Amino acid sequence: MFRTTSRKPPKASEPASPPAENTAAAFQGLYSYARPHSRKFALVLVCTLLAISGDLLQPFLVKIAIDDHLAKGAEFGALGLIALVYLILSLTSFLFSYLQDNLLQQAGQSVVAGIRKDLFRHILRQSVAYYDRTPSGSLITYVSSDTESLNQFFTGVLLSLVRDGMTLLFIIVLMFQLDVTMTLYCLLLLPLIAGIAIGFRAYLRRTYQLSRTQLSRLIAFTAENLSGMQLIQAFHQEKEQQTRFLERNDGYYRANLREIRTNVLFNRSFDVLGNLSVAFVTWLGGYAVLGHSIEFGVLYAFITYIRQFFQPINNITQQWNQLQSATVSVNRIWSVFSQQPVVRDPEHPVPLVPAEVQGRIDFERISFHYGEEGPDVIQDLDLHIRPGEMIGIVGTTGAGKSSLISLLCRFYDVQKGSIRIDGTDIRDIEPKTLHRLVGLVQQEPYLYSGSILDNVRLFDPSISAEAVQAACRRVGAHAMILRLKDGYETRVSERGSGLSAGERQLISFARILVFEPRILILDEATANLDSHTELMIQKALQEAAKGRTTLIIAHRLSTITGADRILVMRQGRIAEEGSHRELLELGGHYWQLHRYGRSPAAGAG
Ligand SMILES: Nc1ncnc2c1ncn2[C@@H]1O[C@H](COP(=O)(O)OP(=O)(O)OP(=O)(O)O)[C@@H](O)[C@H]1O
Repeated sequence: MFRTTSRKPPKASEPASPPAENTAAAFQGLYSYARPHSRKFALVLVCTLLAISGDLLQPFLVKIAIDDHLAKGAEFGALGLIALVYLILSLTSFLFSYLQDNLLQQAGQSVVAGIRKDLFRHILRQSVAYYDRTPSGSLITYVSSDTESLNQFFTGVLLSLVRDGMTLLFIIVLMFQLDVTMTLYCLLLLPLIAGIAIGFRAYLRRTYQLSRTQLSRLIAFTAENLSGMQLIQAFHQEKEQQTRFLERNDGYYRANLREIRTNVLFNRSFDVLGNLSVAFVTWLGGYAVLGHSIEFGVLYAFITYIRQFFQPINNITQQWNQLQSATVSVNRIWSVFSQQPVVRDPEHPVPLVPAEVQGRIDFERISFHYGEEGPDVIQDLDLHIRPGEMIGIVGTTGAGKSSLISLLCRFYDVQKGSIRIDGTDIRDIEPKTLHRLVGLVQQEPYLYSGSILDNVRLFDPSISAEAVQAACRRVGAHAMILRLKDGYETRVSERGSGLSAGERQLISFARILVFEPRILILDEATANLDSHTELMIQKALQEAAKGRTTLIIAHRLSTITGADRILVMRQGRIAEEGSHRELLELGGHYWQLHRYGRSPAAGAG
């Protein structure tokens, strides 16, 4: 199905707040993505161990140099050897830190690329109802910044937990080796550190959540504005939108400042605590040295270790915000993964061969409403369309015309009745087959960023350039395309800017000829086309409709006067039905529309 832009863009609702966090549960799901890279993670662990050992043995070496050699008179040979070992330890630490960082980046990036791929695929699988209620800005946040936040988890948080956790453990072991009493005194600081960390924890979490929600609001709002820019300018809404943007921008700014303030306070508290601890050890150790219960080298090593002791604690707590934001992100990503499409694929699809399908369509007493509950926008509608028939649909705004074709495309499922193609319920047709059977040209045909050639063949390289050109010739788009700067290779941007609405529609018709769906649905552009373009579109439509069952939502009656049958819809029902002539003779609603020359879709409901 060659769906273009949605006629009803998602409602401008704010993104939902992140769900309640449960760090362990959130990260359990990551395990399946990380498992294929377990060898790399194991190597990271080995490298980390070696890097830490290289680092932490250095003060121990200096202690040996002071106490065993310097204090007992200079032994140049031994000191030289110690200096050499010190150098080797430094290089070991450098080399394995480098390897560890690189390997971890590789593993982390692979995990995140895998998640991003699955997430995008999952979002693509969602039903249209999901896009109705989820602002596109939120989806952009999920795929870009939430996955990026996961990347930071692997390369920042995980590394810190492993590296700094092991460093702490090693330092404690080495300190016990040096002096048990001094170590026990130092460990008294642990409850204080834990107290501060826990005290900040809840507050930090709230600030991170708030700033992410504010960012999501800002992105959602910006994305909405970009997609509705023409409308904003047409209605001179720039000032109002600017005010609304400022409100969101301000919200994000304030949330960000609060986050930074909390962070700085947290880090500085740790710095002060670190300095106080050094003073404490110097005081305690100084007494011990003076009392000859420990040697000077031991005091030196203790002071170095206590400094190093705070670094990993500080690192881990600094990573806390990253962990918070990764938890929020991972929860949001999982909540997207947990969404199941409401329009389900059939369990036992009926095997239909598109080329053999005749194109009969039966709407069997269908009723439909949007969402869980609400008024029926299609009410007990019964309609039977013969293969190859051309049906024109007119009706007032909100009569249900677009809803009817959305149902045929299976963007939504009916709540009552069934829609059948050649007798098969469309719910039993595999989506791939249904999409090949039904071709849709929407009011505002969507063009992907890429060449015109790829836009016609929808990036399917098995369709030759010649086939594309032949289709474009048939719909009368060839000459227009050749006039463009690079002909078929001309690149168009998203939404096809650079081409007129009529030209975009011609390209959509060429798509139809290339993909040959049995059923063609056209939602006619409401834009006023000049008479030349209108004529071209009419011709293109006739060409595209040849041999196909065609449904046209018409905004200009002239488009459908030649249709086999015209349906006039009112409040979700078919109010009148017949050929142009029959309906005029009936003298009803259609006659009125014709007589007063009004665009049927523009009339009041
Ligand atoms: N995604 C949606 N979610 C909720 N309600 C919707 C949605 N799309 C349409 N509706 C409602 O369903 C009813 C029928 O709308 P529909 O778009 O089918 O009418 P239409 O005849 O195509 O109108 P128009 O000619 O203005 O496009 C309207 O009341 C509309 O507000």
